[in-house]
Amino acid sequence: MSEQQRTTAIYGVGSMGGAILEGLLSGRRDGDPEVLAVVRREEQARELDARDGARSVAPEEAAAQADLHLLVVKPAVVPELLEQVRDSLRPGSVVVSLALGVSLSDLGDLLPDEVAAIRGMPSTPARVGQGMTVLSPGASVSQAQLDAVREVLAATGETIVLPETQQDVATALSGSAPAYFYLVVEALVDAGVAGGLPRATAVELATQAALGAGTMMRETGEEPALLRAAVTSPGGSTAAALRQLEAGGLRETFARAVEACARRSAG
Ligand SMILES: NC(=O)C1=CN([C@@H]2O[C@H](COP(=O)(O)OP(=O)(O)OC[C@H]3O[C@@H](n4cnc5c(N)ncnc54)[C@H](OP(=O)(O)O)[C@@H]3O)[C@@H](O)[C@H]2O)C=CC1
Ligand SMILES: O=C(O)[C@@H]1CCC=N1
Repeated sequence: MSEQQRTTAIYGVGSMGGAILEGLLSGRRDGDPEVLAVVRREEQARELDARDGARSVAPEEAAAQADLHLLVVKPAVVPELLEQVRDSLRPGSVVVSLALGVSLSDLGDLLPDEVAAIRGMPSTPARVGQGMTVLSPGASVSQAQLDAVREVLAATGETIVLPETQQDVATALSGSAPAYFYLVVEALVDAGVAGGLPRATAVELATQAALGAGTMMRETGEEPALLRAAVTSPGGSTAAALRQLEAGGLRETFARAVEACARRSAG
C-alpha cells in the first residue's frame, strides 16, 4: 500500500461503520482519494453519494479499487462478503476485519494468500476522533502495511497493536466499554433528577464530569486510584458515595461484566 495513493473502502455503514466513516471524512484533506462505501440499501447509497469525499460502490468495485478494506459488517456476514469479493481484491492490499470474534485464522481461510489480514476492534467514539482500535496483524502483514493502516485510522482516534490472544479481553475494556460509561452517566442523570435537578442540567453535569475525569487520566498519566483519592476529602461527601458503590458490589460487577464480554468475543 503506497503512502500517497491510499484508497480506503468501508464495507457496512451501520453504527460502527458510520462512526468510522465520519472520522475518516473529517480527517480527509484536499486531494485525498474518496472513501469508498459498500452498503445494501439504495437510499443509504444516495445519502452517501451526496457527501463530500464519499462514494458508494458495489462490493467487487471496492475490492478492486481500494488498498485498505475495513470490514464493519456483523460477524456472520464476513464469510459471505469475503466469498463475494475475494477474487477482486488486489494483491498487496490489506483487509482489516473489525467484526467481533472473527479470528486471523478465519480470515486466512477466507482470503487469498497475497492479501494481508488484520483483526481489529474499534469503538464508536471514532465518530468524533476519540476512538481506539485494537489491531492484531496477521503474520504476512509488513511493517509498512501496518503503519499505513494506523495512519488511516488516526483520523478516528488512537490505535494500539496487541497479540490476538488479548483481543477478547481488550474488547471488554475498549470496543464495548463506551456503553458502560454511558450507562453510568444515565444512572447518574436519573439519580440527579430524583434529587431535584432538571434533566438537562443533570446531563450537562454528568457529561462534563465524565469528560473531565477522562481528560485528567489521559493528560496527567496518574493512576485512577490516586486521582480518586484526590477527590475524596476526609469525612466528606465523596467518601460517603464511594462507600455505597463498594457496598453495591461495583468492582465485582465490573469483573463479571468484563469476563462475560470476553467470553462472548471468544465465541
Ligand atoms: N457498535 C459498536 O460499538 C462496535 C461494533 N463492532 C463490530 O462492527 C460490526 C458492525 O456492528 P454494528 O455497526 O454495531 O452493526 P449494525 O447492524 O449497526 O451495522 C451493520 C451494517 O452492515 C450492513 N450490512 C449487512 N450486510 C452487508 C453486506 N453484505 N454488505 C454491506 N453492508 C452490509 C448493514 O446494512 P443494513 O442496515 O442495510 O442491514 C448495517 O448497516 C460488527 O461486526 C461488530 O462486532 C466492533 C466494535 C464496536
Ligand atoms: O456489542 C458488540 O458485539 C460490539 C462489539 C464491541 C462493541 N459492540
